Amino acid sequence: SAESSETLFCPISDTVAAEIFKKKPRSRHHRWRCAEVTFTCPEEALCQHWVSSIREQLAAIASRPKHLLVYINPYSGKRQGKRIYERKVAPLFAQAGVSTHVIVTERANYARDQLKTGAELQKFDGVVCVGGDGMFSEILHGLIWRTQIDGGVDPNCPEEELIPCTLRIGIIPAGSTDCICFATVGTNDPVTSALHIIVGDSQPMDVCSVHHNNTFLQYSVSLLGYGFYGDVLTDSERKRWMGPARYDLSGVKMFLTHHYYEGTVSYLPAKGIMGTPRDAARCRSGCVVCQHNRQLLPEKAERYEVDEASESDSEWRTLRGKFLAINAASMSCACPRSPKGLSPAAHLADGTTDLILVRKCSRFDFLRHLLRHTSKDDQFDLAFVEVHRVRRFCFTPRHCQSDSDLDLRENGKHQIFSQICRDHPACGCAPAYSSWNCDGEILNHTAIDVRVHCQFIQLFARGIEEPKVFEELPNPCAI
Ligand SMILES: CCCCCCCCCCCCC/C=C/[C@@H](O)[C@H](COP(=O)(O)O)NC(=O)CCCCC
Ligand SMILES: Nc1ncnc2c1ncn2[C@@H]1O[C@H](COP(=O)(O)OP(=O)(O)O)[C@@H](O)[C@H]1O
Ligand SMILES: [Ca+2]
Repeated sequence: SAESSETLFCPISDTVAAEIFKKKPRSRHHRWRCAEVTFTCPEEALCQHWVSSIREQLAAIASRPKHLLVYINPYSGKRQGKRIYERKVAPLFAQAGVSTHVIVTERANYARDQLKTGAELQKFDGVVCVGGDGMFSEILHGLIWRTQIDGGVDPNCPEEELIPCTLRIGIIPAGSTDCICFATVGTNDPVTSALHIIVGDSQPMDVCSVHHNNTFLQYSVSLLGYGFYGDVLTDSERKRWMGPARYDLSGVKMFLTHHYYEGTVSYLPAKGIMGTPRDAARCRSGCVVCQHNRQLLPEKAERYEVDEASESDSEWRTLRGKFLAINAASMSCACPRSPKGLSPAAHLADGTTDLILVRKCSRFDFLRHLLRHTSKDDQFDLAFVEVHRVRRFCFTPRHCQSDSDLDLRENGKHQIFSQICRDHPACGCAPAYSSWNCDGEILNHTAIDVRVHCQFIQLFARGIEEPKVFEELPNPCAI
């Protein structure tokens, strides 16, 4: 009988592809591509038997998603989200037998609100967002909120032990910064992310809860930034029409205005853990630091008591001063603008955040610090910069010590004067307040209490893989 053949598709990284096809690996690491492998056999019946067996084996892998809920933000980044999904991602999902329910968002917070209340989540194995960090944040908030309400937990109480989300989140990058995707996959490439979703990868991730006076404000997984990054975000929101370039323009503008802010930072250092923010080692796929530090945390009830105990033991430390930037990086915050990130040695899932304090310094020195984010030099090795690995921290701006100051500020006067000062830096009057940039969203309070929840959510990712040397490559048939 005639030979029969069937083509199967399998995701492979550039490095493995290079080994199979004896090509040089491409310089853009961490990208995955589909490869076609054609098997031939003498009988059609045998061929069909092989195909159905392989399909059955794949279907039996419980970690692979079968039904996904997909939200597309059509206005993310360069407004290409819909196109990217339809052209690059949907065909891969179809080929891999993953069924999808696709929703294009109609307004900001459309996805978040649907997930909070409306969406029937039981039938899905995960939720995918197509967009930037803001779109991811919507999905995160919708899912966490829904899980807490269903489980009878009050998200407004900062001391409450939250219930972790079980649905995994996938990110198809189509945004302006794509930091969360870049720092968990190593690249912001839609095809690579789609393939990580298809093979059912899982990467745990820490989540910070942000409260103000016992009222829940927001969750954060990447950057919480006050001062420079808060001001860049506030200024860039008015330039959304420019797309991702808005951040470059606002970045230069805010660097030139050189505003500093007074306030008090208190933090609870992460004690007894493996790793420091100045390590040369990086958080990589299967990170032992994340696994080790997770095991240090006692289980639910005890953990709560330990936190209480360490607070009463006065392990909190307090710093006052004038700061150009206060950043909490719960992950490296690597992105195409800064491939090593704000805190290169931060970990995705170790239950800590790196608190970076940049004190008032000259413009020249601040520029040195910023430029080091884009080179091999250590951005923390400067006299006006300090970094601490913490489990929890609070910030109070100087003029916000009393309730009456707070009311005045939040009633709008502060917002108006701050805005005038920002728009007319020549007036010489430094604004008293910045805003917090919380994963790309502006918080409407400045006095905040932040707590890290270790490995609170799971992404369809596997962390950044170290490039392998060819001798160590696995047999491609075993991938
Ligand atoms: C003069 C040279 C300056 C070089 C500085 C480079 C430092 C860049 C570090 C960027 C860290 C970004 C952390 C991620 C933030 C995002 O969540 C947020 C929203 O993203 P998206 O929703 O996709 O729009 N992006 C930003 O806040 C932009 C920060 C840009 C700062 C220049
Ligand atoms: N249909 C929509 N119209 C307007 N804004 C939206 C819509 N869907 C989501 N958003 C909001 O757009 C903002 C930016 O989204 P994001 O995906 O992060 O893009 P970018 O990376 O370009 O900032 C987020 O705050 C999100 O809530
Ligand atoms: Ca962390």
